[in-house]
Amino acid sequence: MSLKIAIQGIESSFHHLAVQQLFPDKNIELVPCTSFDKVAENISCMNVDLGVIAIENTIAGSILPNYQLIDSCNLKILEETFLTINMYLMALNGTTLHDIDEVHSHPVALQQCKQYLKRLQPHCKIIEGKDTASEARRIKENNLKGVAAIAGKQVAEKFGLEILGKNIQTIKENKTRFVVIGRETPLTTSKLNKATLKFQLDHNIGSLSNVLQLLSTFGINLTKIQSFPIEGKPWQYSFYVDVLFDNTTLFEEVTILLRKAVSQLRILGIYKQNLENAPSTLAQIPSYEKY
Ligand SMILES: O=C(O)C(=O)C[C@]1(C(=O)O)C=C[C@@H](O)C=C1
Repeated sequence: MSLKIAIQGIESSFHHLAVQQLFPDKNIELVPCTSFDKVAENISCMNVDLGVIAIENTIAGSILPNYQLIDSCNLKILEETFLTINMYLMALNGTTLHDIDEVHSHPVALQQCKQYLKRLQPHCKIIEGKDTASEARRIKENNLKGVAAIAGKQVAEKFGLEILGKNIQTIKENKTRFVVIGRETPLTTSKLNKATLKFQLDHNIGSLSNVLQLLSTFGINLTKIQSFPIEGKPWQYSFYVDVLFDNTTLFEEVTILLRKAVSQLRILGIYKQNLENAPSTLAQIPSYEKY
């Protein structure tokens, strides 16, 4: 039986590569979507088994609306993976850099190549489009002369486009963290040691520091903290945090105490930390698994 997985974008986009990296041995039926909202919608109405969405990138930072999407659609993070992202500039065969007057790509992909793109401006227009692969496909299908796309190497191979620039992302070690999202946490035998939590805090002195103190007292390592404005409550924020723990009982105890210290605590997912292909700096953070 195949596993139906929704992604934003089409075949050969980076989301597709992330699915292949996450499920190398599974028979996958890919469900391409035009937006992250559509991915979540497909999961909620049971059209697909799972979704895979980008959540942060080394250069572009967090894709904050995706945290909010997981929360508002009541979905759970089930797994994470890091994908190496190398960007290429591509166009129809026979095109040179001098012929290009438009570059199209996914907004996050364009952001990752900002420095390279500066060299092509002002004569070249930079245009935000759909996913990387769709933009490249459009050039091929419509025989668009003078138009280039930024995408992965696999996209140039798939659509028979010529590569005009290699590894054009600003920072060479460029990685995107993707998460698998679903309706509920599956039963798993592997040791779960990471969680993503969301909560709100009042504007009281020390409210955030109390939370951080609590986590540290219980030996829980905070690997990420992100704030996001609360809709309808101007200048008030929700906090999204990633934590690592080695003892599930202690983690459960700390969540009980957290519930008293914060409002609207939600556990967006408890999963296994995935250090395979993680950015080198992240791999240096002590992992409880090593002990
Ligand atoms: O357009 C694609 O190929 C995507 O998979 C999208 C996306 C993103 O959403 O961040 C995925 C990974 C890269 O960081 C750039 C773009």
